[in-house]
Amino acid sequence: MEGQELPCVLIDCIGGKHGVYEDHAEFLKERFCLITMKEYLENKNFLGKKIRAIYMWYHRPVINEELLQSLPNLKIVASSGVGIDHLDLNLLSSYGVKVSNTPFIVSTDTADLGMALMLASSRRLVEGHQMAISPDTEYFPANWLGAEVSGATLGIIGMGTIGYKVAERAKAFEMKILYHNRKQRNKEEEHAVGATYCKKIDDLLQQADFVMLAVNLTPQTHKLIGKRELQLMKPTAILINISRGLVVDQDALVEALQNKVIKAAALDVTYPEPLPRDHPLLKLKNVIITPHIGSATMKTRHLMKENMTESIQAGLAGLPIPNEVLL
Ligand SMILES: O=CC(=O)O
Repeated sequence: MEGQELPCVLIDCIGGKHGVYEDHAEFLKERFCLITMKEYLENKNFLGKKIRAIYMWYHRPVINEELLQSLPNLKIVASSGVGIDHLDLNLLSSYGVKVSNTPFIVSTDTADLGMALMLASSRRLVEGHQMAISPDTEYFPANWLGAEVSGATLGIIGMGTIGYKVAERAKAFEMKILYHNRKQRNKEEEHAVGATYCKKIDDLLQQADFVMLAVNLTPQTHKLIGKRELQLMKPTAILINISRGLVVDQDALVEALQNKVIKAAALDVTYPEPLPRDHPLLKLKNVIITPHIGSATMKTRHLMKENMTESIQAGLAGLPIPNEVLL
């Protein structure tokens, strides 16, 4: 690349709570001329014309029509992670901008986290930890028991790449696996993990001891789990959400947890994120919340950065884009 001008790529910022990690920025700077949002805003007319790609790290920078109008040479948005519900694909396509994401890289970690949440909530890990470190409480009250995961029934809603990896892990726990997919049934995968397909989501909800949500957020899955669905679940069942907060009607969930319609919930995702500090979900003992950390491991984030770089380079060279998101 010596002597050649590096292509300009817009990022939100470097470091801080939401920025591109500093070591990632070093890697990117060897390949691109990075322009932060702050720099771009200070010199919109000049830099706007230079920017050819956006490296969108966890939904930042926010892309709207105003931004697109000011970037006439934008070719590609490389978005981290699998979910693309933060992007308006029609709008981007109307500006001739391609989009990529990093779907396969995140699936193993996200499935691992789903299992961790299932085990933590069933065996009451957070409560147990608090009990163990508290000087005041009885160490192990006689009625303090959890529920078994091994041998229980797991219902996976959304058997995509992540859902399937959850099923593989659940098989090792000798769980009975049910799954529901809105569109397609995959008999080969089903057979490999010994899962049973439930055409009706209601059948899965009624039978499962654990319901794991692994769907994409789309208009069809928006508040897929509401009051009616929660009421169909067993009073002993636990809901685990590793997809998007908005797949669940959160008010209905709070009510169900308060009234013991279901036993517990373990959520890696909520809306908004983070929840306001006075939100009722934060006050319930039968809830575990993690801060949207499905793919938050060193290895995955490193691979994500490499994958996004490859997509940008391919997009700018007019080559097939790895993990292009098609309309
Ligand atoms: O939420 C994380 C992702 O979309 O990968």
